[in-house]
Amino acid sequence: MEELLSLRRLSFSFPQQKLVFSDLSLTVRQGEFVSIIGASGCGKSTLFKAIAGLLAEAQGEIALQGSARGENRLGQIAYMPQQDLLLPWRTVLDNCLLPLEIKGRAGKGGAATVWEMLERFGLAGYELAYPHELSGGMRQRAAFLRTLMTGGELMLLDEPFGALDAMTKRDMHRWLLELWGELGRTVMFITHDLEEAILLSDRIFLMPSGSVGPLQELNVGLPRPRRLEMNYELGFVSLRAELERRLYETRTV
Ligand SMILES: Nc1ncnc2c1ncn2[C@@H]1O[C@H](COP(=O)(O)OP(=O)(O)OP(=O)(O)O)[C@@H](O)[C@H]1O
Repeated sequence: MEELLSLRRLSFSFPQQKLVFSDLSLTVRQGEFVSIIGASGCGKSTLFKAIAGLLAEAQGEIALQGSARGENRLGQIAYMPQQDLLLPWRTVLDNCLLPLEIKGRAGKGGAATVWEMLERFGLAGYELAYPHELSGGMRQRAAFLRTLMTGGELMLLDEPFGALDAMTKRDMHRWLLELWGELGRTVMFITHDLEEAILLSDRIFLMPSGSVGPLQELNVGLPRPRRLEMNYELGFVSLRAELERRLYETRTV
């Protein structure tokens, strides 16, 4: 598989603050699903902002499709931040149309595309509803569709299911696994949920805490298509134990 994103020795600190992370290197291949896990505050969201091109001061190299120019990344990467940030005064349809509006492509064709996609996202009948009328899972699907509409091969999803109850989260996993198979996009995904990371990912990167140490990589290697029931299987359980062990080690360094 072709390399889509490459980070080389990436470091970042906020002005007059200690390092958030240092010397991080990784590559993500086209079409991969990669998760980032790590202790709270270790810099996962900051890493995503740097990759999206929002932190110009980051040191090191971030190359997308071989190009290391930051301005090339802005607008080429679809970034879904931790809060869904749906605009409360816009309908679901208009929220999801926003990225096309910004690009001047929200005409009749654009609205028809989004309308059609809303059905695939389980939001048929809610096109003209406002965000406060949706359940948590529906809001996340709407925010996800809006992110998708920004285009770009790489999607950065920052803990999209963190606030959902266990059952809704399972539904979202089933839905995302199916959708990801169809879309063929490359996804980077932040989560605190180890089972979620294993179920969805090809590889998992574990960020060090306290800004020291390298990224650790775990190859998931479970067959695809994945099924929710896999989390009872031995291979899955051993991966979970291994991940927990490594997470514990990085936290006690
Ligand atoms: N705008 C900012 N200015 C200064 N420090 C910041 C800013 N944003 C985040 N930080 C600090 O940078 C560190 C990393 O924050 P970040 O949100 O990236 O962590 P995280 O791993 O995503 O955390 P969580 O898992 O809790 O979401 C934290 O110590 C945080 O307090």
